[in-house]
Amino acid sequence: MTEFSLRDLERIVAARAGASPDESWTAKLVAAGPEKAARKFGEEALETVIAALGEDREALIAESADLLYHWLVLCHTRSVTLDEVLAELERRTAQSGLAEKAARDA
Ligand SMILES: N=c1c2ncn([C@@H]3O[C@H](COP(=O)(O)OP(=O)(O)OP(=O)(O)O)[C@@H](O)[C@H]3O)c2ncn1[C@@H]1O[C@H](COP(=O)(O)O)[C@@H](O)[C@H]1O
Repeated sequence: MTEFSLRDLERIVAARAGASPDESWTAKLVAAGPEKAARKFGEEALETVIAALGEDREALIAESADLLYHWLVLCHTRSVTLDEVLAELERRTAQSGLAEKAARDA
């Protein structure tokens, strides 16, 4: 199992956002603003759907990676952090009471 996490990628996105747009795709997207980042995210979402419906496992993995990366870039352009999204997911999980059950069953 890989040790790499979305937190690691979020840190990389934040660091590369300030680089030169000539040398960094992240910097280019961030400089273009949320509309461009949202459009790219939408394209990647569609490509992920196509990969899933096409039952192409390798394509689904690749498109999912593109999707998550572009989602982090999009959130960065709106100053939304991964931690805030995880906190929202945690709140929902706490409401359902399933976190304790998952921990017990683990
Ligand atoms: N995970 C990614 C990642 N996934 C996809 N991409 C880039 O996303 C771009 C999207 O590809 P497309 O073919 O859809 O884009 P395009 O057609 O060239 O662009 P448009 O014409 O649509 O504007 C490509 O340039 C990919 O390289 C990524 N670029 C960067 N990262 C991560 O970000 C880090 C920093 O990258 P840079 O910012 O480029 O230094 C990398 O080390 C990676 O960890």
